[in-house]
Amino acid sequence: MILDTDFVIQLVCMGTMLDATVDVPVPVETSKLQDADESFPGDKKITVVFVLGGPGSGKGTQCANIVQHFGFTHLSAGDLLRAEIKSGSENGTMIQNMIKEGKIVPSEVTIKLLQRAMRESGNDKFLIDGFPRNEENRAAFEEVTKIEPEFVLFFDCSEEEMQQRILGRNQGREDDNIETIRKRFKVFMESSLPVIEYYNSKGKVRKIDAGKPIEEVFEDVKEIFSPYSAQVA
Ligand SMILES: Nc1ncnc2c1ncn2[C@@H]1O[C@H](COP(=O)(O)OP(=O)(O)OP(=O)(O)O)[C@@H](O)[C@H]1O
Ligand SMILES: Nc1ccn([C@H]2C[C@H](O)[C@@H](COP(=O)(O)O)O2)c(=O)n1
Repeated sequence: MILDTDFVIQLVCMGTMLDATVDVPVPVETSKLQDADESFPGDKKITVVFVLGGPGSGKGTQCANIVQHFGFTHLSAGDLLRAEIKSGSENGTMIQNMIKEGKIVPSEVTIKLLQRAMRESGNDKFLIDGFPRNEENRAAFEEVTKIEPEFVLFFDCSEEEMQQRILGRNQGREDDNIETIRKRFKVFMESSLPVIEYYNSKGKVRKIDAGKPIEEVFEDVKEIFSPYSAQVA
């Protein structure tokens, strides 16, 4: 078994509470995204850390801390997709419907948004938060960018705690309701966990106990990022 036993048991328990959903292919309009630099990063050497964990596990909160201390640029796939909806993109309605259903947007859309954001940032160190969310995301990103993550920062948190945090966060997100939260938990278990297991089998997962208070979680995060301290300008 790749992941530790109590974590797997916790996830199995989550699975018994949730309904099945069926994914169907979604048409994608790519013309609005063609200004993205599809060749990024090309020959440029960049460092990528994938930040994964269930909805509400505290990924965004800790990424903000890492940015301040270690000079990374934080790119949240969810934030980029929400910005794409707001921008009036041709893909906006499709993205909005998928987010409302807790489903994962086709990789080509998300990867182009990530490539564009990376290029525009001018930085060479990135925290990519909430991506790759499934095997399709992972394989497509690797294929298109040829980037292998330095490591995967995995925020491990109980469903009960994550649900409480999401319902308390009050950011007006359309997917922060109990029905969509349950769908997001199910997608995390079925689609995102296998990605974490994949990277775990390559020795790339750094697991954090995310159920602790914010400051304590960051103490653990800092230890993992300490090799990058010297690189801060
Ligand atoms: N360790 C913690 N203890 C208590 N509350 C926390 C902790 N970390 C984050 N929170 C709070 O929980 C809520 C969710 O955190 P955050 O938005 O960082 O999670 P996330 O993993 O990025 O969520 P999502 O994947 O849904 O975007 C926020 O209101 C945040 O302030
Ligand atoms: N790689 C991704 C990341 C996010 N999404 C969609 C589906 C998620 O439920 C939603 C919100 O993401 P979050 O802000 O919670 O990370 O965005 C996706 O389709 N693909």
